[in-house]
Amino acid sequence: MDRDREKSSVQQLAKMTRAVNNESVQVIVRCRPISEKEVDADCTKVVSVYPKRGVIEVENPRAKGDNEKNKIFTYDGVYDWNSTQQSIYDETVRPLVASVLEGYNGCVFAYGQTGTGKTFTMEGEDDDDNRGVIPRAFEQIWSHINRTTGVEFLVSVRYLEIYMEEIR
Ligand SMILES: Nc1ncnc2c1ncn2[C@@H]1O[C@H](COP(=O)(O)OP(=O)(O)OP(=O)(O)O)[C@@H](O)[C@H]1O
Repeated sequence: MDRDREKSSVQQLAKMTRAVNNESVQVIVRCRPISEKEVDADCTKVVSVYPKRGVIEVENPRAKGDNEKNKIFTYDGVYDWNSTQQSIYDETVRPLVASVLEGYNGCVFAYGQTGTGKTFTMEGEDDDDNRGVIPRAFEQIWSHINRTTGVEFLVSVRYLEIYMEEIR
């Protein structure tokens, strides 16, 4: 892709993010597959994910009547256990990084109980398909910088973990 086309596609992505969603904070839910350990312990799936509606339905195991029906929660986006690292990146993070490259602030924050897939989503695995948000964001940022002339960029990196209310 030549530089002008690349620049206009970055600008388009940044505009898209602001046009499609005027909210400054988006909450996206990703449900991971049930693990072998959970299968061995006879655990079953208790969440249904409806990506098109942006809704998840959580079973109420103690439901006795209509008043205790399953709970429905709506988010800016929901991803089920078949979702790929690439679709999550392209649909939720790439536009944000494009905005950052246009001079806006952006933050991706993974939140969840232990073992829910934060590291998998953010770091991912070594193979190409399973690379997570962080290496994909680096790639997007560096490829933009490499293609841009006449602009000086300053990139700094810090890596923090909040664990038991302490920052490490
Ligand atoms: N979407 C997914 N597809 C396949 N496996 C996944 C997915 N999400 C998580 N896993 C697997 O589930 C396990 C737990 O995930 P992970 O280590 O990312 O959780 P975590 O939220 O970072 O946990 P902790 O808070 O304890 O560090 C890992 O073995 C990971 O590979």
